[in-house]
Amino acid sequence: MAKVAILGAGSWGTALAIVLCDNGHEVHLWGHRKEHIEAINRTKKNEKYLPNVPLPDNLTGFYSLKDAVENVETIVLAVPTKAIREVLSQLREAIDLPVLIVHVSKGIEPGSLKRISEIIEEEMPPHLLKDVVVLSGPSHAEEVSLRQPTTVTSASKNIQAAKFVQDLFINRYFRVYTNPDIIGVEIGGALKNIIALAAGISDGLGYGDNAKAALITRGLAEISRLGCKMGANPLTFSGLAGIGDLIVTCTSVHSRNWRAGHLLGKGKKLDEVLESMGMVVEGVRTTKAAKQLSEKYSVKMPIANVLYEVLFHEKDPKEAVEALMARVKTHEMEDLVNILENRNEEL
Ligand SMILES: NC(=O)C1=CN([C@@H]2O[C@H](COP(=O)(O)OP(=O)(O)OC[C@H]3O[C@@H](n4cnc5c(N)ncnc54)[C@H](OP(=O)(O)O)[C@@H]3O)[C@@H](O)[C@H]2O)C=CC1
Ligand SMILES: O=C(CO)COP(=O)(O)O
Repeated sequence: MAKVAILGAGSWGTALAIVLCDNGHEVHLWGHRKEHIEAINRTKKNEKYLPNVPLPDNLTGFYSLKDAVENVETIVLAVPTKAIREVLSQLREAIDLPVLIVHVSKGIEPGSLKRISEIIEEEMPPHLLKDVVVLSGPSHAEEVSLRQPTTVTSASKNIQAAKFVQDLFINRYFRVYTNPDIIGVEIGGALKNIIALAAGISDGLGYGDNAKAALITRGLAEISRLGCKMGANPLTFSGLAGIGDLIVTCTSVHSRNWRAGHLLGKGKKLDEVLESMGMVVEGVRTTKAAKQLSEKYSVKMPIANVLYEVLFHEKDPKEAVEALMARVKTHEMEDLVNILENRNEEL
């Protein structure tokens, strides 16, 4: 059995701690707020993030990062994207021996446009980093913590590391696959949040299932277009970290991104929506990154771009939908048609 430290005592860190405890591992759940960790240890509950779910006995909360990671070789990084660099800077001061980092965050950093695994490789000195693995897929903490059937994928440049993480987490309700395509898995996990915000807006405006299916399908088209330009395997987007996560996030009431979008569609302002959520809504920052990425790679991302206008330039959500519907007519498989036309010209 392994000793694992989970950094981030929010919804996802806590749900994954339950999975690892069920698998018999010794789990150290680290959080940066002393009173929160003390309450977790005292009540064996995480009242703020997963109320009503009893926590297992072999889960211990830690406030000192140094104590949490002592003699631990596997670290699960479960904080929001905007906190990743800060937590890694504390981690590299707290360890002497190399660790395997499993990250579970779904975002891209605006400005640098880095994926999380790239940030980890940048922040951790090589002598302190064994490997980086991302664990991602359709998996709401609320359901995992109730031990409801869930599937995810473990991806790494080093397939042996991905398999190690598969073995660590897999059990009768949490099924873990492996995938060597870390780029595709990270891009799919981050960008589906943008489409979920848009799906929430559509539902908030009162549009129906046709509109939602359109957003999911055309959303997947723009995620795949960008992902492939960034080096992902196109097949990853028809897997758990692609269409799988897109479906769950666009259709589940558990999704913070969908819920935030829903409130925006009902006419609430972004600031008040984010304030009322009390949990991270990753899609907001990632929309900024997606706009920058679509420009950098010259990839058309109409949904991400119009959402950017809604979030940051107060574009009316209804007008945003009208703008999407009124785009210049095009082929559904635009890129494929271009490829085929070029090929015919060459023949
Ligand atoms: N929830 C889910 O179902 C899933 C979430 N994810 C991803 O996991 C990541 C984490 O999300 P989730 O757990 O849901 O988020 P939550 O908002 O539920 O919790 C975030 C946690 O991170 C802590 N935190 C924030 N900033 C820092 C910091 N600088 N140092 C230390 N801790 C910090 C928060 O502390 P505080 O309480 O003080 O704010 C809180 O405990 C996100 O990228 C999300 O997309 C992936 C799959 C499923
Ligand atoms: O990534 C998730 C489910 O797979 C969680 O999505 P939200 O952050 O929208 O709740």
